Amino acid sequence: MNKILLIEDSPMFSRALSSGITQELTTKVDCAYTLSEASALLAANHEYFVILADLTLPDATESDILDEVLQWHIPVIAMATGFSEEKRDDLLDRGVLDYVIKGTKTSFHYVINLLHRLFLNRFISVLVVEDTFNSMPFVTRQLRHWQLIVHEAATGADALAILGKHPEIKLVLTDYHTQGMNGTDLIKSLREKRSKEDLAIIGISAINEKSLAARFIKYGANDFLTKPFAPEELLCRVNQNLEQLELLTKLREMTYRDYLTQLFNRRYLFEKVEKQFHAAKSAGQQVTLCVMDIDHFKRINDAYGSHSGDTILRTIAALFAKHFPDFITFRLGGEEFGLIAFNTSFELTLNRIEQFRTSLKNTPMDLGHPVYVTASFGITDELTDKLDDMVQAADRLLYLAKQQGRDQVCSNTDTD
Ligand SMILES: Nc1nc2c(ncn2[C@@H]2O[C@H](COP(=O)(O)OP(=O)(O)OP(=O)(O)O)[C@@H](O)[C@H]2O)c(=O)[nH]1
Repeated sequence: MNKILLIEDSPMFSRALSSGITQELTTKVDCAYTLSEASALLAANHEYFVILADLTLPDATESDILDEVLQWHIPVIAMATGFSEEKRDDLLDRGVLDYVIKGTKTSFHYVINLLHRLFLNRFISVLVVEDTFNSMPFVTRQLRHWQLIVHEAATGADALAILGKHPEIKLVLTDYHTQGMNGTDLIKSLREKRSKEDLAIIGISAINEKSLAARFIKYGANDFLTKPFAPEELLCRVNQNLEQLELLTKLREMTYRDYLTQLFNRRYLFEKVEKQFHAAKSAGQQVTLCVMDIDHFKRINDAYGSHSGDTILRTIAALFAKHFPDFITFRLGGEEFGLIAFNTSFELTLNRIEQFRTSLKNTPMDLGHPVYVTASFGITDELTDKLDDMVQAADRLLYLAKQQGRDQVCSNTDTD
């Protein structure tokens, strides 16, 4: 269900657009140059996710094109050569998802962004809290049309219950006039549970409720809309809010990743894994922590330069993560890495570390010519009060491995 049907009679535009879509969205595009080709493809394949339809084709009128593509109940994006209010109204009334004015410099990017948004929307849940004036079916219909997963609540209490049951909901649209609880009270209750960075809320007010928009924002809404609004305005606001949340999630993820290797960093270890560590301890689970340090890394930097040193750090990080996909792998800093394994036998983990040590020393690092490196390891399963104490214990064992000649694993069972 990821394929796109592109109906466009200009081979040049068709080629440029389909290759742009394939590159940006890694999805397949079927190209039709006439309406009859498009009809044949549609009849043979009902799995299209979206249809991009040029409204000027050699073998059909605009109306015929729309009749044909809209009958399949697949979202349609129309590509028109010019814009007029009547045309826009007609296209939206007939059920076209959106329209793009062809030939402008930005139209190409607009289509790609639109498709990207539609792809993502299929996995995003939103909640619409229905107002007493019944304008929400329009909102719900539009959002579903835009491929979002839409939940509906009739009252404020319903909304809270649905949110409790569906923590994956990312956006709430609420009118002020909800039954049993007004919109601002609902927002207040929602904010006690979910932050602005985690759940976007758009309040909807009527044109004669001038101060309400400001109150919505004060109570914790991210945005507001004033009725009546055009479908485009609704969708722009929804998209903008979802994009902001996605950006924040990305930023948050970045703060937990090491910039060079993309492994988790120290901050992730002590903010996120620490909690898992205490939970595992309380549940009586086995916890194994291992630190690894590349041997004589300074010599590598000195011999080949720090750029090559970085390449080796990235390569080793990738090998390490690939070898232990079931464990949490991280970079502690410099040339020191680590892993933590929950609920796994210590002996098995130890064996896998030994295997990794051997495989690493036999793997050529590609610096234009092969370079071989070794690493030393400290591993412990002795539980401590804090995670940091366990890291330090593993570090002491690592130091021992270095002292004993490097390229080896020292475990707490060796010193028992
Ligand atoms: N290229 C590169 N080098 C780094 C990075 N972080 C730390 N280093 C270098 O890693 C080297 C670590 O050197 P040492 O602490 O003396 O350890 P070593 O040479 O690996 O020796 P042993 O650990 O005793 O085997 C230093 O030269 C640091 O500059 C990095 O992000 N990139």
